[in-house]
Amino acid sequence: MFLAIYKEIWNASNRFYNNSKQHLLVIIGLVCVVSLINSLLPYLIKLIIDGTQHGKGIHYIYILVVSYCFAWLLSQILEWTRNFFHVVVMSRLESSVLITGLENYLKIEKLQQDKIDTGVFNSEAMRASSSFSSLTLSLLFVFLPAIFQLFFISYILYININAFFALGFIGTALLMFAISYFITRKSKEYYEPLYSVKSILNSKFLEKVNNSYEIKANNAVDFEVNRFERNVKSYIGQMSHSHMKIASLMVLQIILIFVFLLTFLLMSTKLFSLGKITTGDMVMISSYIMMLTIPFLMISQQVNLISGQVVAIKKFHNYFRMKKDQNSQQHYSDSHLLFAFADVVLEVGGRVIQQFNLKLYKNKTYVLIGKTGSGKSTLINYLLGFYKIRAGKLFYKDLDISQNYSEKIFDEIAFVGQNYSIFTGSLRENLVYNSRHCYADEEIKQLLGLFDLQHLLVDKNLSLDDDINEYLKSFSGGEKQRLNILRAILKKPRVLILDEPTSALDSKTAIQILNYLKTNVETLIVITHSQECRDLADEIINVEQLFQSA
Ligand SMILES: Nc1ncnc2c1ncn2[C@@H]1O[C@H](COP(=O)(O)OP(=O)(O)OP(=O)(O)O)[C@@H](O)[C@H]1O
Repeated sequence: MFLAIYKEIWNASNRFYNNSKQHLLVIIGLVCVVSLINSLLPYLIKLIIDGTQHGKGIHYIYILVVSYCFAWLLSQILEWTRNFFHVVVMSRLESSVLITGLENYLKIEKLQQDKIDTGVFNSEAMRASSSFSSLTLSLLFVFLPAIFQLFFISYILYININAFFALGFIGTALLMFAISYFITRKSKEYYEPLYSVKSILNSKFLEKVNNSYEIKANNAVDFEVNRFERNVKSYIGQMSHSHMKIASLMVLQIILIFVFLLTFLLMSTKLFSLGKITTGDMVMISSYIMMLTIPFLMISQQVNLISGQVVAIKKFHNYFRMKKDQNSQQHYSDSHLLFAFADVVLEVGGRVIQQFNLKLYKNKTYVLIGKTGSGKSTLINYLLGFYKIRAGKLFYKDLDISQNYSEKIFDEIAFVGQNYSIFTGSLRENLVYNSRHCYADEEIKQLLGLFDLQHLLVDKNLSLDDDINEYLKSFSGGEKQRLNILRAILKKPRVLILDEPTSALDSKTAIQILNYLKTNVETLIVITHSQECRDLADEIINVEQLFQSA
């Protein structure tokens, strides 16, 4: 089950990680060679000790000593090469999962997206991306070397001591693995509540930061800090409870490793006292046990972390299961009719509307009115393909977009919603945003003047390409609104859909901008409560009445 989830995320994120397979193969190769050399080192020591005791020639000892030193040097160099690849793969894996998560989130249907707490999503995505890379790398850098080393060591023990001893060594080690596995399963249940409470804390924190202005204006700093303190207390409580249980499991695991260490050291001492093994063998076995104790300890730590990582990845995967926009790339032919709802069944705020019919033609200015909550924005969401009709047909020109919206429609439609977004970067990047058109500086500056935005650059002595990040928060509501309209204009749309475009503008600026839009854009569909807008309409549509009569 988890394997399928892991595979799905791996495949999805691999699009953003070139040469991932080659990198993994290099790591596996390095891990294998380093494990082999590390297993050989105690064996060389044994040969040196036994060589000195059995009076072998000094040349033989010299060769062994030099071999030992070179083997050590090689293992250290390869280990550092392996560590370098660790960092390379870790950063790439982490970032490719993060990009996949972002892409997935942006493609989730709007109705589902509206239900996601962005603070929780943010912390879950961050945690999952680092968990995904930690999990993959712990398999490669902790479990794989332990398995290779165990294999090489057992083989050396088999040829030097006997099969029984080697099998006992492997058997005990495998038993340790099995116990680790059961401990992982047990510790998983302690991680779930831990992550939920952490995500909620993150979400609350972001909520306060994002609403700092309103909090100040309501003189609610102490009030909010106290509320946050209560959230923190429940977080600390959960942390202590979960980690106490996890720590007990860790201690249990360490005791098991201790038993392994003690048993095999006592056994080899006994064999030595019976004269069945040499001094060299004794030193070699002790080194092997010490050598494996560290990976075992690491495994036991990793095993406990793995359950947390699995939980984090599973939580993140839930977002991949959410319904995505199914957009096509279908073309349409030009026609006088733009949008047509034909006997449509659709939903407005939980209310089902039957037999809804509406036709919108090009070269016209439509103004949508209706009391608040009557469904104006909802209607636009159907036009933009964010919501899907339940039955009937919806067309854009001659293209049926009832279920599959075509991304080609965005080539000629632009939309400005009620939430105005300003992105980090320069003013040019904010204006010529995902646009197929190029503009000379003069052209943009002229439009900035027309939209009364030139002061954003002039007052601060900025160029079009300077970063505006530090000024973003100080933009007025009207400035943000005009900037968003201008951004849409620079896409040179044939149809411009606007949701309350003049809500933050004085009437003179509103009229100036609306006149510009009417002259420069073929078709306007505008939701508004303002009189200036209504005066420009070729047709006023009362959405409230429209839905009632359907
Ligand atoms: N994502 C959503 N999930 C559930 N209900 C929603 C969602 N979005 C809007 N609604 C509900 O649908 C109804 C119509 O909302 P809509 O935003 O379309 O109204 P509106 O006419 O544009 O209002 P306003 O003039 O206040 O912007 C409202 O009752 C609203 O609560």
